[in-house]
Amino acid sequence: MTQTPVSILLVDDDRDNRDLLAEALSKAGYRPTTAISGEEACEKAAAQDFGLIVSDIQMGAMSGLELLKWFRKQFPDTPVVLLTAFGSLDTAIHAMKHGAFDYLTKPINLEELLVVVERAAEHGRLVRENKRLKSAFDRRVRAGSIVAQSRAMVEIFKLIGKAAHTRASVLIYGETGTGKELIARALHDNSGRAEGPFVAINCAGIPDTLLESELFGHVRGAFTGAEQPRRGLLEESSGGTVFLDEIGDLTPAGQAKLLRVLQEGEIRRVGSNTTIPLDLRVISASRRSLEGMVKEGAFREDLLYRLKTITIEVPPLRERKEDIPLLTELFLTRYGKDKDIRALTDGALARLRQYDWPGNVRELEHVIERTTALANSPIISENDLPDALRSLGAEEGAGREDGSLAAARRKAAAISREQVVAALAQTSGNKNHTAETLGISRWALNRLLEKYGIEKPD
Ligand SMILES: Nc1ncnc2c1ncn2[C@@H]1O[C@H](COP(=O)(O)OP(=O)(O)OP(=O)(O)O)[C@@H](O)[C@H]1O
Repeated sequence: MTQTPVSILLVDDDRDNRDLLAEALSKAGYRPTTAISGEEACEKAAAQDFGLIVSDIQMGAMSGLELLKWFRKQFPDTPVVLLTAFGSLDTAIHAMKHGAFDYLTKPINLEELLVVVERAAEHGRLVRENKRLKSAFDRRVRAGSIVAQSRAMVEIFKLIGKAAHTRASVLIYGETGTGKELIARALHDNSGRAEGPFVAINCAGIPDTLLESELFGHVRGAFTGAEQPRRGLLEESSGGTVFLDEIGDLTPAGQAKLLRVLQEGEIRRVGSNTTIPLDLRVISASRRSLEGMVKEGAFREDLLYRLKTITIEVPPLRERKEDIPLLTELFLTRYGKDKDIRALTDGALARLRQYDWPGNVRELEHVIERTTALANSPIISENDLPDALRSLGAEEGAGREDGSLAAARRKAAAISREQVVAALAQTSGNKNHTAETLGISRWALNRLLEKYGIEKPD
Protein backbone atom coordinates (compact mmCIF):
# COMPACT_ATOMS: atom_id res chain seq x y z
CA MET A 1 0.00 0.00 0.00
CA THR A 2 1.26 3.50 -0.78
CA GLN A 3 1.45 6.17 1.91
CA THR A 4 -1.17 8.53 0.51
CA PRO A 5 -4.64 7.03 0.17
CA VAL A 6 -5.52 6.03 -3.38
CA SER A 7 -7.99 8.45 -4.95
CA ILE A 8 -10.93 6.81 -6.70
CA LEU A 9 -13.37 8.43 -9.08
CA LEU A 10 -16.78 6.88 -8.49
CA VAL A 11 -19.30 7.42 -11.28
CA ASP A 12 -22.96 6.49 -10.87
CA ASP A 13 -26.18 8.37 -11.65
CA ASP A 14 -28.01 6.62 -8.81
CA ARG A 15 -27.47 8.69 -5.71
CA ASP A 16 -28.15 5.97 -3.12
CA ASN A 17 -25.80 3.61 -4.81
CA ARG A 18 -23.14 6.29 -5.12
CA ASP A 19 -23.32 7.23 -1.44
CA LEU A 20 -23.25 3.61 -0.34
CA LEU A 21 -20.16 2.79 -2.40
CA ALA A 22 -18.40 6.05 -1.49
CA GLU A 23 -18.87 5.31 2.19
CA ALA A 24 -17.59 1.75 1.84
CA LEU A 25 -14.51 2.92 -0.07
CA SER A 26 -13.86 5.70 2.43
CA LYS A 27 -14.05 3.27 5.33
CA ALA A 28 -11.60 0.97 3.56
CA GLY A 29 -9.05 3.80 3.48
CA TYR A 30 -9.55 5.12 -0.06
CA ARG A 31 -10.26 8.70 -1.08
CA PRO A 32 -13.41 8.65 -3.24
CA THR A 33 -14.62 11.54 -5.41
CA THR A 34 -18.06 11.16 -6.93
CA ALA A 35 -19.52 12.11 -10.30
CA ILE A 36 -23.14 11.74 -11.40
CA SER A 37 -22.47 11.33 -15.12
CA GLY A 38 -19.82 10.34 -17.62
CA GLU A 39 -19.44 13.97 -18.64
CA GLU A 40 -18.80 15.11 -15.08
CA ALA A 41 -16.32 12.25 -14.63
CA CYS A 42 -14.33 13.45 -17.67
CA GLU A 43 -14.23 16.97 -16.29
CA LYS A 44 -13.02 15.84 -12.88
CA ALA A 45 -10.42 13.53 -14.38
CA ALA A 46 -9.20 16.40 -16.49
CA ALA A 47 -8.58 18.53 -13.41
CA GLN A 48 -7.11 15.91 -11.10
CA ASP A 49 -5.34 12.55 -11.24
CA PHE A 50 -7.09 9.41 -10.01
CA GLY A 51 -5.62 6.06 -9.05
CA LEU A 52 -8.60 4.24 -10.52
CA ILE A 53 -12.15 4.66 -11.79
CA VAL A 54 -15.22 2.75 -10.67
CA SER A 55 -18.15 3.43 -12.97
CA ASP A 56 -21.69 2.24 -13.55
CA ILE A 57 -22.39 1.16 -17.13
CA GLN A 58 -25.99 2.27 -17.50
CA MET A 59 -26.00 6.05 -17.25
CA GLY A 60 -27.52 9.03 -19.07
CA ALA A 61 -25.99 10.43 -22.23
CA MET A 62 -22.52 8.96 -21.86
CA SER A 63 -22.51 5.29 -20.95
CA GLY A 64 -19.92 3.57 -18.76
CA LEU A 65 -18.53 1.87 -21.87
CA GLU A 66 -18.01 5.19 -23.61
CA LEU A 67 -16.39 6.51 -20.48
CA LEU A 68 -14.12 3.46 -20.45
CA LYS A 69 -13.01 4.11 -24.04
CA TRP A 70 -12.35 7.75 -23.20
CA PHE A 71 -10.17 6.78 -20.24
CA ARG A 72 -8.21 4.18 -22.20
CA LYS A 73 -7.31 6.92 -24.66
CA GLN A 74 -6.72 9.81 -22.27
CA PHE A 75 -5.31 8.04 -19.23
CA PRO A 76 -4.28 4.56 -20.35
CA ASP A 77 -2.53 3.86 -17.04
CA THR A 78 -5.66 4.35 -14.93
CA PRO A 79 -7.57 1.10 -14.33
CA VAL A 80 -11.34 1.20 -14.84
CA VAL A 81 -13.76 -1.11 -12.99
CA LEU A 82 -17.30 -1.25 -14.41
CA LEU A 83 -20.52 -2.02 -12.54
CA THR A 84 -23.56 -3.33 -14.34
CA ALA A 85 -27.09 -4.13 -13.33
CA PHE A 86 -27.40 -6.58 -16.18
CA GLY A 87 -24.98 -9.44 -15.94
CA SER A 88 -25.09 -9.96 -19.69
CA LEU A 89 -22.16 -11.77 -21.18
CA ASP A 90 -22.11 -9.38 -24.12
CA THR A 91 -21.53 -6.35 -21.96
CA ALA A 92 -18.87 -8.17 -20.00
CA ILE A 93 -17.01 -9.24 -23.13
CA HIS A 94 -17.33 -5.77 -24.55
CA ALA A 95 -16.04 -4.17 -21.35
CA MET A 96 -13.02 -6.45 -21.10
CA LYS A 97 -12.26 -6.10 -24.81
CA HIS A 98 -12.07 -2.36 -24.41
CA GLY A 99 -9.62 -2.64 -21.57
CA ALA A 100 -11.73 -2.58 -18.40
CA PHE A 101 -9.70 -3.89 -15.49
CA ASP A 102 -12.70 -5.89 -14.25
CA TYR A 103 -16.47 -5.65 -14.03
CA LEU A 104 -18.96 -6.48 -11.28
CA THR A 105 -22.68 -7.14 -11.42
CA LYS A 106 -25.27 -5.39 -9.29
CA PRO A 107 -26.37 -5.71 -6.58
CA ILE A 108 -22.79 -5.04 -5.61
CA ASN A 109 -21.26 -7.30 -3.00
CA LEU A 110 -19.14 -4.78 -1.06
CA GLU A 111 -16.51 -7.31 -0.06
CA GLU A 112 -16.07 -8.39 -3.63
CA LEU A 113 -15.86 -4.74 -4.70
CA LEU A 114 -13.09 -4.03 -2.19
CA VAL A 115 -11.07 -7.02 -3.38
CA VAL A 116 -11.32 -5.88 -7.00
CA VAL A 117 -10.58 -2.26 -6.09
CA GLU A 118 -7.47 -3.26 -4.18
CA ARG A 119 -6.20 -5.34 -7.08
CA ALA A 120 -6.93 -2.55 -9.55
CA ALA A 121 -5.20 0.07 -7.38
CA GLU A 122 -2.15 -2.19 -7.06
CA HIS A 123 -2.13 -2.82 -10.81
CA GLY A 124 -2.26 0.95 -11.51
CA ARG A 125 0.57 1.52 -9.06
CA LEU A 126 2.74 -1.14 -10.72
CA VAL A 127 2.12 0.24 -14.21
CA ARG A 128 3.18 3.71 -13.06
CA GLU A 129 6.16 2.34 -11.15
CA ASN A 130 7.33 0.43 -14.23
CA LYS A 131 7.11 3.54 -16.35
CA ARG A 132 9.03 5.53 -13.74
CA LEU A 133 11.77 2.90 -13.55
CA LYS A 134 12.04 2.72 -17.30
CA SER A 135 12.45 6.47 -17.67
CA ALA A 136 14.93 6.52 -14.78
CA PHE A 137 16.90 3.84 -16.63
CA ASP A 138 16.80 5.77 -19.92
CA ARG A 139 18.08 8.78 -18.02
CA ARG A 140 20.98 6.91 -16.48
CA VAL A 141 22.04 5.61 -19.90
CA ARG A 142 22.02 9.16 -21.22
CA ALA A 143 23.53 10.76 -18.15
CA GLY A 144 27.03 9.34 -18.41
CA SER A 145 27.69 11.02 -21.73
CA ILE A 146 28.73 14.54 -20.82
CA VAL A 147 32.47 14.92 -21.23
CA ALA A 148 34.98 17.77 -21.07
CA GLN A 149 38.43 18.47 -19.75
CA SER A 150 38.85 22.21 -20.29
CA ARG A 151 39.26 24.26 -17.16
CA ALA A 152 36.06 26.21 -17.80
CA MET A 153 33.98 23.05 -18.21
CA VAL A 154 35.50 21.34 -15.20
CA GLU A 155 34.48 24.39 -13.15
CA ILE A 156 30.95 24.00 -14.54
CA PHE A 157 30.91 20.31 -13.55
CA LYS A 158 31.88 21.32 -10.01
CA LEU A 159 29.11 23.90 -9.94
CA ILE A 160 26.61 21.27 -11.15
CA GLY A 161 27.71 19.05 -8.26
CA LYS A 162 27.14 21.84 -5.76
CA ALA A 163 23.91 23.26 -7.19
CA ALA A 164 22.15 20.02 -8.17
CA HIS A 165 20.80 19.24 -4.72
CA THR A 166 19.34 22.67 -4.10
CA ARG A 167 16.09 23.95 -5.52
CA ALA A 168 17.76 27.14 -6.72
CA SER A 169 16.78 28.24 -10.19
CA VAL A 170 19.62 28.06 -12.69
CA LEU A 171 20.09 30.19 -15.79
CA ILE A 172 22.44 28.73 -18.41
CA TYR A 173 24.00 31.01 -21.01
CA GLY A 174 25.70 29.72 -24.12
CA GLU A 175 25.64 29.69 -27.90
CA THR A 176 23.60 27.11 -29.74
CA GLY A 177 24.93 23.55 -29.43
CA THR A 178 27.25 24.20 -26.48
CA GLY A 179 25.47 21.62 -24.32
CA LYS A 180 23.05 23.76 -22.30
CA GLU A 181 20.33 21.12 -22.30
CA LEU A 182 22.84 18.43 -21.36
CA ILE A 183 23.89 20.54 -18.38
CA ALA A 184 20.27 21.04 -17.37
CA ARG A 185 19.78 17.27 -17.50
CA ALA A 186 22.91 16.70 -15.46
CA LEU A 187 21.53 19.07 -12.81
CA HIS A 188 18.27 17.12 -12.81
CA ASP A 189 19.88 13.68 -12.82
CA ASN A 190 22.07 14.56 -9.87
CA SER A 191 19.28 16.10 -7.82
CA GLY A 192 16.82 14.63 -5.36
CA ARG A 193 14.22 14.94 -8.15
CA ALA A 194 16.05 12.60 -10.52
CA GLU A 195 13.20 10.09 -10.34
CA GLY A 196 10.72 12.79 -11.31
CA PRO A 197 10.13 14.08 -14.85
CA PHE A 198 12.48 16.33 -16.83
CA VAL A 199 10.43 18.40 -19.24
CA ALA A 200 12.14 20.59 -21.85
CA ILE A 201 10.10 23.44 -23.29
CA ASN A 202 11.34 25.45 -26.24
CA CYS A 203 9.90 28.90 -25.53
CA ALA A 204 10.82 30.08 -29.03
CA GLY A 205 8.57 27.46 -30.56
CA ILE A 206 5.32 28.36 -28.81
CA PRO A 207 3.11 31.00 -30.43
CA ASP A 208 1.40 33.40 -27.99
CA THR A 209 -2.01 32.00 -28.83
CA LEU A 210 -1.05 28.49 -27.74
CA LEU A 211 1.20 29.46 -24.86
CA GLU A 212 -1.35 29.27 -22.08
CA SER A 213 -2.79 25.92 -23.05
CA GLU A 214 0.68 24.45 -23.72
CA LEU A 215 2.01 25.54 -20.35
CA PHE A 216 -1.08 25.25 -18.17
CA GLY A 217 -3.22 22.70 -20.01
CA HIS A 218 -6.95 23.09 -20.54
CA VAL A 219 -10.26 21.50 -19.71
CA ARG A 220 -12.57 20.10 -22.34
CA GLY A 221 -14.39 22.83 -24.24
CA ALA A 222 -12.12 25.60 -22.88
CA PHE A 223 -11.87 26.94 -26.42
CA THR A 224 -12.80 25.86 -29.94
CA GLY A 225 -10.89 22.72 -30.77
CA ALA A 226 -10.28 21.75 -27.13
CA GLU A 227 -12.19 18.52 -27.52
CA GLN A 228 -10.17 16.66 -24.94
CA PRO A 229 -8.77 17.89 -21.65
CA ARG A 230 -5.01 18.16 -21.48
CA ARG A 231 -2.35 18.49 -18.82
CA GLY A 232 0.00 21.39 -19.46
CA LEU A 233 3.77 21.07 -19.65
CA LEU A 234 4.27 22.76 -16.27
CA GLU A 235 1.93 20.28 -14.61
CA GLU A 236 3.76 17.45 -16.37
CA SER A 237 7.03 18.59 -14.84
CA SER A 238 5.73 18.92 -11.29
CA GLY A 239 7.86 16.87 -8.91
CA GLY A 240 10.76 17.13 -11.36
CA THR A 241 12.55 19.79 -13.38
CA VAL A 242 11.30 22.11 -16.09
CA PHE A 243 13.88 23.27 -18.63
CA LEU A 244 12.85 26.51 -20.34
CA ASP A 245 15.01 26.74 -23.43
CA GLU A 246 15.39 30.04 -25.34
CA ILE A 247 13.67 31.87 -22.50
CA GLY A 248 14.68 35.20 -24.08
CA ASP A 249 12.22 34.48 -26.90
CA LEU A 250 9.22 34.43 -24.55
CA THR A 251 6.80 37.23 -25.45
CA PRO A 252 5.92 39.91 -22.85
CA ALA A 253 2.57 38.19 -22.24
CA GLY A 254 4.34 34.86 -21.78
CA GLN A 255 6.82 36.43 -19.37
CA ALA A 256 4.00 37.84 -17.23
CA LYS A 257 2.22 34.49 -17.10
CA LEU A 258 5.36 32.59 -16.21
CA LEU A 259 6.24 35.10 -13.49
CA ARG A 260 2.83 34.60 -11.90
CA VAL A 261 3.29 30.83 -11.82
CA LEU A 262 6.72 31.14 -10.23
CA GLN A 263 5.40 33.58 -7.62
CA GLU A 264 2.29 31.62 -6.75
CA GLY A 265 3.62 28.09 -7.17
CA GLU A 266 0.35 26.95 -8.72
CA ILE A 267 -1.52 26.93 -12.00
CA ARG A 268 -5.05 26.71 -13.25
CA ARG A 269 -5.85 24.84 -16.44
CA VAL A 270 -7.43 27.09 -19.07
CA GLY A 271 -11.19 27.05 -18.50
CA SER A 272 -10.95 25.62 -14.97
CA ASN A 273 -11.41 27.19 -11.56
CA THR A 274 -9.41 24.58 -9.70
CA THR A 275 -5.87 25.58 -8.80
CA ILE A 276 -3.21 22.89 -8.98
CA PRO A 277 -0.16 23.28 -6.75
CA LEU A 278 3.17 22.71 -8.48
CA ASP A 279 6.46 21.46 -7.12
CA LEU A 280 8.95 22.75 -9.67
CA ARG A 281 12.66 23.24 -10.15
CA VAL A 282 13.24 25.72 -12.93
CA ILE A 283 16.28 25.71 -15.19
CA SER A 284 16.33 28.09 -18.12
CA ALA A 285 18.70 28.75 -20.99
CA SER A 286 19.38 31.59 -23.34
CA ARG A 287 21.76 32.51 -26.15
CA ARG A 288 21.21 36.21 -25.54
CA SER A 289 22.06 38.18 -22.42
CA LEU A 290 18.83 38.65 -20.50
CA GLU A 291 20.49 41.46 -18.51
CA GLY A 292 21.01 43.24 -21.84
CA MET A 293 17.39 42.57 -22.78
CA VAL A 294 16.25 44.02 -19.42
CA LYS A 295 18.16 47.21 -20.24
CA GLU A 296 16.45 47.38 -23.62
CA GLY A 297 13.08 46.83 -21.94
CA ALA A 298 12.59 43.51 -23.74
CA PHE A 299 12.69 41.25 -20.67
CA ARG A 300 11.11 41.65 -17.22
CA GLU A 301 13.65 42.29 -14.52
CA ASP A 302 11.48 40.65 -11.81
CA LEU A 303 11.31 37.47 -13.89
CA LEU A 304 15.06 37.50 -14.51
CA TYR A 305 15.72 37.60 -10.75
CA ARG A 306 13.45 34.61 -10.25
CA LEU A 307 15.33 32.67 -12.92
CA LYS A 308 18.94 33.36 -12.10
CA THR A 309 19.70 32.39 -8.55
CA ILE A 310 22.68 30.61 -10.11
CA THR A 311 24.11 31.50 -13.52
CA ILE A 312 26.23 29.15 -15.63
CA GLU A 313 28.08 30.42 -18.67
CA VAL A 314 29.05 27.72 -21.14
CA PRO A 315 31.91 28.88 -23.37
CA PRO A 316 31.72 28.23 -27.11
CA LEU A 317 33.75 25.25 -28.33
CA ARG A 318 36.29 27.49 -30.13
CA GLU A 319 37.28 28.87 -26.70
CA ARG A 320 37.87 25.42 -25.22
CA LYS A 321 39.49 23.44 -27.97
CA GLU A 322 41.10 21.18 -25.35
CA ASP A 323 37.69 19.47 -25.20
CA ILE A 324 37.78 18.47 -28.88
CA PRO A 325 39.84 15.23 -28.54
CA LEU A 326 37.67 13.88 -25.72
CA LEU A 327 34.41 14.83 -27.44
CA THR A 328 35.68 13.30 -30.68
CA GLU A 329 36.54 10.09 -28.85
CA LEU A 330 33.03 10.00 -27.36
CA PHE A 331 31.36 10.53 -30.71
CA LEU A 332 33.65 7.99 -32.40
CA THR A 333 32.56 5.40 -29.85
CA ARG A 334 28.97 6.40 -30.45
CA TYR A 335 28.99 6.38 -34.25
CA GLY A 336 32.07 4.44 -35.34
CA LYS A 337 31.44 1.29 -33.33
CA ASP A 338 29.77 -0.71 -36.08
CA LYS A 339 32.56 -0.01 -38.54
CA ASP A 340 35.28 -0.42 -35.91
CA ILE A 341 36.48 3.13 -36.45
CA ARG A 342 38.33 4.18 -33.36
CA ALA A 343 40.84 6.85 -34.23
CA LEU A 344 41.70 9.91 -36.29
CA THR A 345 45.02 10.76 -37.82
CA ASP A 346 46.96 13.63 -36.25
CA GLY A 347 46.26 15.65 -39.36
CA ALA A 348 42.50 15.12 -39.08
CA LEU A 349 42.53 16.05 -35.41
CA ALA A 350 44.53 19.17 -36.25
CA ARG A 351 41.81 20.21 -38.72
CA LEU A 352 39.15 19.70 -36.05
CA ARG A 353 41.15 21.98 -33.78
CA GLN A 354 41.63 24.62 -36.41
CA TYR A 355 38.00 24.94 -37.28
CA ASP A 356 35.85 27.56 -35.53
CA TRP A 357 32.74 25.44 -34.83
CA PRO A 358 29.95 28.01 -35.12
CA GLY A 359 27.50 25.20 -34.32
CA ASN A 360 29.65 24.15 -31.35
CA VAL A 361 29.53 20.58 -29.97
CA ARG A 362 26.40 19.72 -31.95
CA GLU A 363 28.26 20.51 -35.18
CA LEU A 364 31.27 18.43 -34.10
CA GLU A 365 28.94 15.53 -33.34
CA HIS A 366 27.35 15.79 -36.80
CA VAL A 367 30.76 15.94 -38.50
CA ILE A 368 31.90 12.77 -36.73
CA GLU A 369 28.62 11.01 -37.43
CA ARG A 370 28.76 11.88 -41.13
CA THR A 371 32.46 11.12 -41.47
CA THR A 372 32.24 7.70 -39.84
CA ALA A 373 29.22 6.85 -41.99
CA LEU A 374 31.15 7.61 -45.19
CA ALA A 375 34.66 6.50 -44.21
CA ASN A 376 36.25 3.53 -45.95
CA SER A 377 39.14 2.89 -43.61
CA PRO A 378 39.34 2.22 -39.87
CA ILE A 379 41.25 5.45 -39.28
CA ILE A 380 39.77 8.78 -40.23
CA SER A 381 42.14 10.99 -42.15
CA GLU A 382 41.89 14.61 -43.28
CA ASN A 383 40.53 13.51 -46.64
CA ASP A 384 37.51 11.94 -44.98
CA LEU A 385 36.46 15.25 -43.40
CA PRO A 386 33.86 17.58 -44.92
CA ASP A 387 35.16 20.24 -47.34
CA ALA A 388 34.88 23.11 -44.87
CA LEU A 389 37.40 21.40 -42.61
CA ARG A 390 39.61 19.81 -45.25
CA SER A 391 40.20 23.12 -46.98
CA LEU A 392 41.49 24.82 -43.85
CA GLY A 393 45.07 24.18 -45.07
CA ALA A 394 46.76 23.10 -41.90
CA GLU A 395 50.33 24.25 -41.66
CA GLU A 396 52.95 21.66 -42.16
CA GLY A 397 53.35 19.75 -38.96
CA ALA A 398 50.24 21.21 -37.34
CA GLY A 399 49.40 17.70 -36.27
CA ARG A 400 52.45 17.63 -34.02
CA GLU A 401 51.20 20.58 -32.06
CA ASP A 402 48.37 18.66 -30.45
CA GLY A 403 50.00 15.29 -31.00
CA SER A 404 51.83 15.64 -27.74
CA LEU A 405 53.84 12.54 -26.96
CA ALA A 406 51.17 11.15 -24.65
CA ALA A 407 48.38 11.71 -27.15
CA ALA A 408 50.42 10.12 -29.93
CA ARG A 409 51.15 7.13 -27.73
CA ARG A 410 47.47 6.78 -26.82
CA LYS A 411 46.52 6.86 -30.43
CA ALA A 412 49.07 4.24 -31.44
CA ALA A 413 47.93 2.03 -28.57
CA ALA A 414 44.35 2.13 -29.88
CA ILE A 415 45.37 0.65 -33.24
CA SER A 416 44.61 -3.05 -33.56
CA ARG A 417 46.76 -5.75 -35.23
CA GLU A 418 44.13 -6.12 -37.95
CA GLN A 419 44.29 -2.41 -38.72
CA VAL A 420 48.07 -2.55 -39.10
CA VAL A 421 47.86 -5.63 -41.34
CA ALA A 422 45.11 -4.00 -43.41
CA ALA A 423 47.10 -0.77 -43.82
CA LEU A 424 50.22 -2.72 -44.83
CA ALA A 425 48.24 -4.65 -47.43
CA GLN A 426 46.67 -1.46 -48.73
CA THR A 427 50.07 0.19 -49.25
CA SER A 428 51.77 -2.98 -50.49
CA GLY A 429 54.01 -3.00 -47.46
CA ASN A 430 55.35 0.54 -47.85
CA LYS A 431 56.19 1.63 -44.30
CA ASN A 432 56.00 5.37 -44.94
CA HIS A 433 52.60 5.07 -46.52
CA THR A 434 51.40 2.63 -43.86
CA ALA A 435 52.41 5.03 -41.09
CA GLU A 436 50.64 7.85 -42.93
CA THR A 437 47.47 5.82 -43.41
CA LEU A 438 47.42 4.95 -39.74
CA GLY A 439 48.19 8.55 -38.77
CA ILE A 440 51.28 7.70 -36.75
CA SER A 441 55.01 8.20 -37.10
CA ARG A 442 57.33 5.59 -38.64
CA TRP A 443 58.82 5.13 -35.20
CA ALA A 444 55.39 4.36 -33.71
CA LEU A 445 54.68 1.97 -36.59
CA ASN A 446 57.88 0.06 -35.81
CA ARG A 447 56.82 -0.27 -32.15
CA LEU A 448 53.43 -1.61 -33.29
CA LEU A 449 55.03 -4.14 -35.65
CA GLU A 450 57.18 -5.37 -32.77
CA LYS A 451 54.22 -5.45 -30.39
CA TYR A 452 52.10 -7.54 -32.73
CA GLY A 453 55.00 -9.69 -33.94
CA ILE A 454 54.47 -8.66 -37.56
CA GLU A 455 57.49 -9.12 -39.77
CA LYS A 456 58.92 -5.74 -40.73
CA PRO A 457 58.72 -5.03 -44.44
CA ASP A 458 61.86 -3.59 -46.03
N1 LIG B 1 30.15 18.21 -23.05
C1 LIG B 1 29.45 17.41 -23.87
N2 LIG B 1 29.67 16.09 -23.85
C2 LIG B 1 29.01 15.27 -24.69
N3 LIG B 1 28.11 15.68 -25.58
C3 LIG B 1 27.84 16.99 -25.65
C4 LIG B 1 28.49 17.92 -24.78
N4 LIG B 1 28.02 19.14 -25.06
C5 LIG B 1 27.11 19.00 -26.04
N5 LIG B 1 26.99 17.70 -26.40
C6 LIG B 1 26.10 17.16 -27.45
O1 LIG B 1 25.89 18.18 -28.40
C7 LIG B 1 24.52 18.25 -28.81
C8 LIG B 1 23.94 19.62 -28.47
O2 LIG B 1 23.84 19.77 -27.06
P1 LIG B 1 22.61 20.51 -26.35
O3 LIG B 1 21.33 20.20 -27.07
O4 LIG B 1 22.68 20.25 -24.92
O5 LIG B 1 23.02 22.02 -26.69
P2 LIG B 1 22.21 23.38 -26.41
O6 LIG B 1 23.22 24.37 -25.97
O7 LIG B 1 21.05 23.11 -25.50
O8 LIG B 1 21.72 23.71 -27.86
P3 LIG B 1 20.54 24.74 -28.33
O9 LIG B 1 20.87 26.07 -27.76
O10 LIG B 1 20.67 24.71 -29.82
O11 LIG B 1 19.27 24.15 -27.82
C9 LIG B 1 23.81 17.12 -28.09
O12 LIG B 1 23.73 16.00 -28.94
C10 LIG B 1 24.71 16.83 -26.90
O13 LIG B 1 24.60 15.48 -26.53
